[in-house]
Amino acid sequence: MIENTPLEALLAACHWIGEKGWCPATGGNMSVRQNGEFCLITESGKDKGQLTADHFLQVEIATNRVPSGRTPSAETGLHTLIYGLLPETGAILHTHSVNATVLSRVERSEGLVLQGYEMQKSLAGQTSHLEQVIIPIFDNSQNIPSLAAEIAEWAQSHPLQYGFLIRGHGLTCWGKNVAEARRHLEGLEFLFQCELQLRLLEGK
Ligand SMILES: CSCCC(=O)C(=O)COP(=O)(O)O
Ligand SMILES: [Zn+2]
Repeated sequence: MIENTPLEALLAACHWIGEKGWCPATGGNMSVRQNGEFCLITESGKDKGQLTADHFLQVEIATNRVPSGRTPSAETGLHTLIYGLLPETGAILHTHSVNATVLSRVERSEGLVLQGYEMQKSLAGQTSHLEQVIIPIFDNSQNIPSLAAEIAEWAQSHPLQYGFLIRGHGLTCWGKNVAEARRHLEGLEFLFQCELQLRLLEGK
């Protein structure tokens, strides 16, 4: 399929994520920014590997209002939070891979430190394996407005970049466009797998 529009690129990303097995059952949600006011986000409860363009709903970023009246992702409030806080963000991918789910539980602190990996350079602006990349981890909650408020407060004193983990739940990551969000997702998933294997081998 030729990807002419951001929505077509996002749809292709959703199918790729499905093939990777990173969104089992109806897990995950994905969105793309339309402009300063609106984004398109996946409809709630669908298999994200089998979506068509009709499964993307327009949402107003500032209010979470859905002009169509249909039901967008239960985690819409996390996407609109990121679009509101980071105006340069063009696409957001939320996945439920085994590695992200397990690692976010094994790591009990508030952040996963990635250091020593060449693949850190898959993340925009990273130029060396010697740097530390810290992916924050927030405890899971069924109350999305409260989780969004917690992340917003955290972001007041920390740089919010690449993505965050939700403990026992999954990864939410983003980029300036769909291609960059895909690259960040693939890079972070690789780094999570390395980190898990390292901890298993080292018995940590
Ligand atoms: C079995 S998926 C549980 C809900 C969730 O975490 C998720 O990512 C999918 O929710 P949505 O409303 O976006 O389909
Ligand atoms: Zn989820």
